[in-house]
Amino acid sequence: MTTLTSSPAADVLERLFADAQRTGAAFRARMAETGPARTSREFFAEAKDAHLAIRRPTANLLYLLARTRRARTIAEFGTSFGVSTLCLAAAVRDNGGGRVIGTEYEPAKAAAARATMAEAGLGDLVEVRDGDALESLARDLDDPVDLVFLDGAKEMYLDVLRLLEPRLAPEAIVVADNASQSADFLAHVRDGGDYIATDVGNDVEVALRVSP
Ligand SMILES: C[S@@+](CC[C@H](N)C(=O)[O-])C[C@H]1O[C@@H](n2cnc3c(N)ncnc32)[C@H](O)[C@@H]1O
Repeated sequence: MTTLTSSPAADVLERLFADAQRTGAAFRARMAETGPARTSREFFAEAKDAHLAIRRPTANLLYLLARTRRARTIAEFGTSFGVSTLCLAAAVRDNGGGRVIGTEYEPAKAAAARATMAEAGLGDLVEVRDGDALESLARDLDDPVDLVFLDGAKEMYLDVLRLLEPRLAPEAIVVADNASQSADFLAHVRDGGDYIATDVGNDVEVALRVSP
């Protein structure tokens, strides 16, 4: 058994996926009435009650990549209510411990994610930082980062990765959801020579940092 597939984390994850489906449907119905948001900041403000969570295959992918990499320190851009955070923290638990640093600029989501991680038995491993990730990830990253997960505002993926690059451990893994929405990030990891990267399906890009 793993932390991801046993109680309490597995039960909490099931509930989060059910909540994500319900809140996603309500959000899409509201957006159909009001029209698309103009900026991503407006979009995420409108989505303050919606999980916008990763899919199940991506949840499993995050867990297995973090396990395979034996990740101890993970930085996450875009925590929401914590589906991805839970999967990453479960992997860190099964790797022997460490820290998952989440980031979320909707304060109610950040607070809910903290409570959920505690309920899942993972609260001791997770720190969810309030505010803009470009500020909250610019400080207090003492240990090298083994894995980065990008799932916040798509136009910021490259800026967040560049911010973290000086802190990356050798052979760090970078995972990006909805990667096709971030052309400059894709060009950086595919063509820059510092990563080996590939699309693994479901619009998820996985990159291995190969430069020192
Ligand atoms: C797609 S959702 C994340 C879903 C989450 N990874 C999961 O699996 O449940 C994106 C989240 O990123 C947050 N976000 C977007 N841009 C951000 C930023 N610049 N700094 C911090 N949080 C941000 C949004 O408020 C939103 O909750």
